[in-house]
Amino acid sequence: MIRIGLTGSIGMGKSTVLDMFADFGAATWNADDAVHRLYEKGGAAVPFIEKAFPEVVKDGAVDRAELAKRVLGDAEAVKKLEAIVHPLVGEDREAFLNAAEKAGADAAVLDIPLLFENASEKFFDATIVVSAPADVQKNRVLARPGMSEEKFEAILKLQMPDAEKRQKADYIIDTGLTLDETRGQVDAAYADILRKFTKA
Ligand SMILES: CC(C)(COP(=O)(O)OP(=O)(O)OC[C@H]1O[C@@H](n2cnc3c(N)ncnc32)[C@H](O)[C@@H]1O)[C@@H](O)C(=O)NCCC(=O)NCCS
Ligand SMILES: Nc1ncnc2c1ncn2[C@@H]1O[C@H](COP(=O)(O)OP(=O)(O)OP(=O)(O)O)[C@@H](O)[C@H]1O
Repeated sequence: MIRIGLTGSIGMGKSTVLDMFADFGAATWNADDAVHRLYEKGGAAVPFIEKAFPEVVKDGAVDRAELAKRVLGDAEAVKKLEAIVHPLVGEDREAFLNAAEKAGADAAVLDIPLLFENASEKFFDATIVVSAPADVQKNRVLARPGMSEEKFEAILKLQMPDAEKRQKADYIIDTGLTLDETRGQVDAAYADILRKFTKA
């Protein structure tokens, strides 16, 4: 099974492009969605988060807005949170890969926001970054409910700059275009990867 790592900064279009890969037949997994599942009632992260940040757990689930308020802008708190969450996300990712392999998928695309920050590119046959102009990114993110300029800036600070990600990736998908144009680029990149890595 070919492993493709998809990344990009906040609001650049990772989830949207991941869905396009799914439409083209790839098995797909999204790290942010895995985090959100871990925070739901009964989720594996809840007891650990409750111990570290008791005020952010309500009715047995992590309140993400409260957690964001508590940790963003506080480097130590972010480190503590990541130390809890990342190993659990890793387990979820491995379970996905095993299931996709078992199901006979030709390729798996994994949406990993911190792929280059955590030097994970070695686990993938190919890496892709989604990228759009900074003003497009900012407008998209600020249009989301519960988002503020401060929260956007605090998250951006935790991420490698877009220009650096573009240099590291094997493929760049432009998401500052129409959805159809972006879909065309996804189609082309996927065909190229399948051609390069499918064993004869
Ligand atoms: C900070 C939290 C509470 C904000 O939750 P919220 O629902 O408001 O936003 P969401 O999860 O959709 O994330 C918004 C954007 O921030 C990015 N982001 C989130 N955490 C981080 C981080 N630690 N470093 C860099 N970027 C991050 C996401 O990839 C996404 O682009 C939440 O993202 C979280 O618990 N993060 C820690 C876990 C983590 O490291 N996730 C990143 C990928 S595994
Ligand atoms: N050409 C395009 N490609 C991708 N997304 C686009 C495009 N045009 C408009 N959009 C919109 O931009 C938004 C991108 O959001 P999306 O959730 O996919 O980004 P993300 O990188 O996954 O965000 P986050 O980092 O917060 O998880 C969506 O609302 C999408 O519809």
